Amino acid sequence: MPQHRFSEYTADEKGLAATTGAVGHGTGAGAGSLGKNNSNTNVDSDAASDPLSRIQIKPVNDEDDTSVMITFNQDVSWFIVTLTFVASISGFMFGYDTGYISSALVSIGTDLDGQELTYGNKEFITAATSLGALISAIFAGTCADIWGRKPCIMFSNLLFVIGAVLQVCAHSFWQMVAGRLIMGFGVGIGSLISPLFIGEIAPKMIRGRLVVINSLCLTGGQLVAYGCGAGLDKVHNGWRILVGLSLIPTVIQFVCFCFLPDTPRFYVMKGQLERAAQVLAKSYSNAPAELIQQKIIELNTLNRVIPGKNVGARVVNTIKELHSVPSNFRALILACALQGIQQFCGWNSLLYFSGTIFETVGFTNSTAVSIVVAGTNFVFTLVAFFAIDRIGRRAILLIGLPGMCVSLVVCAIAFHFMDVRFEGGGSAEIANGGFTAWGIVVILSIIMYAAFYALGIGTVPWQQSELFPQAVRGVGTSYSTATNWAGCLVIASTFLTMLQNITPTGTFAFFAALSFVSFLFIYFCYPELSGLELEEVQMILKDGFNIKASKRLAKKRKQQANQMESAHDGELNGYNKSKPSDELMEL
Ligand SMILES: O[C@H]1[C@H](O)[C@@H](O)[C@H](O)[C@@H](O)[C@H]1O
Repeated sequence: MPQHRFSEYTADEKGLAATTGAVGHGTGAGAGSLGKNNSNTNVDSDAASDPLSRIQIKPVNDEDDTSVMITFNQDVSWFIVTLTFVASISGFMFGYDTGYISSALVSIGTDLDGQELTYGNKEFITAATSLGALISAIFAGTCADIWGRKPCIMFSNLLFVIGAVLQVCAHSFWQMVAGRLIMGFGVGIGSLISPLFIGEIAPKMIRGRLVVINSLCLTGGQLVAYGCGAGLDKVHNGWRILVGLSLIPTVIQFVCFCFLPDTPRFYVMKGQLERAAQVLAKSYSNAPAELIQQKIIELNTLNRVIPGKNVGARVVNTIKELHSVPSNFRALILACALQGIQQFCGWNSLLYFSGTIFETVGFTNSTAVSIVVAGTNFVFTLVAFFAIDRIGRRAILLIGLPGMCVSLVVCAIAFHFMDVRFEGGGSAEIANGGFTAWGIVVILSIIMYAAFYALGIGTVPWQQSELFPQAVRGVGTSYSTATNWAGCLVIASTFLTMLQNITPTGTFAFFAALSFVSFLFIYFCYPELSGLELEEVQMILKDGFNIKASKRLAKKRKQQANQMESAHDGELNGYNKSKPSDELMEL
């Protein structure tokens, strides 16, 4: 890791406040083209004629010994919003494609090979997408570093189209499985790259929220799939329409990306600094060109190019660096653990089998209740959207996990009193049959569980890309996304067996225990990263998980942002424009 000595300056023109890092030994490629404006020299000289004339640079000893990066203090631009929403279509595809299958399986009837699907067939069709996603997630990060984020998303669009067409035309079981598998390849790529893409273009103070837009599209996609599934339930060949509908968003995303760029950080990685500057300038339209150049220099200086004679050697070295550099390895532990926790707390089993569970506890309209559960997931992802940057990632995890634990314990107790037994083939036997008060407790506790899940662990793990430095971000997020899909496969394929063998009470108690252990893990190991620049996260993970330091720094960055904002408001109101924050005046 290069050591950085940072300094900072304030720019009070045009509503901009900035702090810049006069960074140490960078090895980034291509600094030359923009490199003339070295961050320390350019700004101090020609003070009178420069639009950034009041910028001053002096070393600052950040009390946390962490970096202070250039920050663009302006409202999020339409360009960034557009990029975010277009990338989030991948999230929608992820949600829709994993969501529609439960309704489709019910209405397929004898449409494949002229016979009813067996229980095993259904499991196979469902699992094919998760398997495909697992396989492609392993490679997607590396591909994104080699060819770019945008080309990979566009490639996933092609896979979605091929997969959907194969399914729509399927008359045999194996064609359906092939379609689901290929679609799964697309889902895996999209699930990794979309949050990574958004994380790289987002301004730091709202990065959490912009990445959550992808999660909102995901849970929204699941909800839409459930809704459409219920609507097309009785329609002849309705399941083909259900699959066919998935073509619309993917085509829209492909067309939009024909006109949109990749992320500035990717261009910097490839040494295309002019291109990176253009994208940054579009993203921060109020920022003077000088400041954009400063930021590019900063990113470029921090951009470590991993050595290697060819692509293969570089990939191997990247993997080595991911494991051997302590801050990278800590990032890897956190990213994989969060994704593992997300899956092993059992949510997807509940989502996929909620219909079966609700029928078991006596609800005749189980589809409607499933829609309520998926709806709760969506609504509380929206709550996470508002909380993730303000309250912070760590805080919402520490609220969500105990809430899940309590809900699951209540659910386990309710099942105990219902005395439900699940038999082979997904059917159930209830000793105290019929619809009982305990049935209502089960449903309410599952809805509560969904709310706490969506608020924290359903959403935060997808912030994974912020944990890794640029050089290992692709490979690191591949590991964690693959962990997610592997966990999804394991849990979804063992859930019914668990219900049969250790009873529903045992199953839910098991998930409750995992939620509790996960809470402890988050409490001791997961630092607060809201408001930090992507490049600052490594300083936090440098010599430990540094929870206290991370909380202090996140708080400080929020205060700085608020002060910048009020300085900017003052400017708009004609008051003393740019009273810099105390820290910024520390010159
Ligand atoms: O974050 C998402 C979301 O919580 C979905 O509801 C779930 O199905 C996915 O597995 C998960 O990754």
